[in-house]
Amino acid sequence: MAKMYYEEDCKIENINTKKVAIIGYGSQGHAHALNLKESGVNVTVGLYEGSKSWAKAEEAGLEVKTAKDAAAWADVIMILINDEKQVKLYQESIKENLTPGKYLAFAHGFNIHYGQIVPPKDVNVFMIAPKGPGHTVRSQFEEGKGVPCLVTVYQDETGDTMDVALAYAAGLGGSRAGVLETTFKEETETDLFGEQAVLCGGVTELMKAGFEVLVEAGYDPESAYFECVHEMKLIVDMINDGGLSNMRYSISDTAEYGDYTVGKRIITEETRNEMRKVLKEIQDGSFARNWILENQANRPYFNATRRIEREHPMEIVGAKLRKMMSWLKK
Ligand SMILES: NC(=O)C1=CN([C@@H]2O[C@H](COP(=O)(O)OP(=O)(O)OC[C@H]3O[C@@H](n4cnc5c(N)ncnc54)[C@H](OP(=O)(O)O)[C@@H]3O)[C@@H](O)[C@H]2O)C=CC1
Ligand SMILES: CC[C@](O)(C(C)=O)C(=O)O
Ligand SMILES: [Mg+2]
Ligand SMILES: [Mg+2]
Repeated sequence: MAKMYYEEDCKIENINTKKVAIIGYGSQGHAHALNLKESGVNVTVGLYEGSKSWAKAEEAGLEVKTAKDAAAWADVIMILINDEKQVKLYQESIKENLTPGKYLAFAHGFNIHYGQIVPPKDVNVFMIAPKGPGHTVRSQFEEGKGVPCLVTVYQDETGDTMDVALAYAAGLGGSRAGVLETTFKEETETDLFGEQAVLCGGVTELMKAGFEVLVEAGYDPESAYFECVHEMKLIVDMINDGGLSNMRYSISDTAEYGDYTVGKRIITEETRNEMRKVLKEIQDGSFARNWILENQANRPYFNATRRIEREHPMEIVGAKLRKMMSWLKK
């Protein structure tokens, strides 16, 4: 069983005497900067001249500098810009400011694990990886709760890197939920696998397939959307609260019988074999290489697919229906 840390193990004093630069102010960056600041940590956001995030961070009451100036100022430098942009940022703005004993931190292990960023040996390196979207990291914190995080130390020059990492998790709110010890390898490979095969790639294709089958059989797109997309959250919330048994307690016995008899016909041995191939491509670096090359070519596949996916009929009908759901946040 991996080691878990809770509030009593995560002492904010180990970070609130340090200066923390949060580089990037997107999904994760805004949550880290605001949560840490509200936890009493001395935070500055690092961005680039012309960044659209700059004004947002200032409006939220945060100090903002260029990434280079923030890295020079800070003791702890948390890199929260897009994974594919981190190498250039590191080379141009971070590396020269990594004096011995500073702490370089990540929320995802991609660039360390695949050897794209190689920090000097006399610098501390750790990861705090929230297991949830940045906007949830922020909203849970505001509600007095937290999103569970993974923690790991890659280099420990000063001997206190785990204490600083756990203190960071306390400031972020992660220790309210629990912090699980991992490695850069495990976090990177399981995170990529989870988002590709299950959480993002798996779920979106499952929803689209269900929606398309119902619509091609002549059912209303609106009914298809409710059945295959809208109800997903309600079902997943019950699983989150109390596991599969909790969800199955709440659904009808008819649904539960269908769950047991049909689910295995949808996720077959062929699907599992494909998942095994996907995992292998993550482990052997093929996925990382393809993603790095896709970016070097200015993302032709990514951009075209993003456009095509936005035009999918399920997205069109979903947008129309969500406007009618007064209880949804705008
Ligand atoms: N999204 C999530 O919930 C999760 C993300 N992670 C990890 O967190 C990290 C950040 O991802 P995410 O929050 O999604 O990123 P986003 O795409 O949401 O935000 C990126 C931010 O970085 C800024 N930025 C881009 N280039 C530079 C640069 N050269 N110098 C300074 N700032 C720059 C952007 O500014 P502008 O918009 O103005 O260009 C923006 O504020 C990644 O490592 C990711 O894997 C981990 C767990 C979950
Ligand atoms: C599931 C996607 C994720 O891994 C996340 C929110 O945890 C990401 O990279 O955004
Ligand atoms: Mg993730
Ligand atoms: Mg991820």
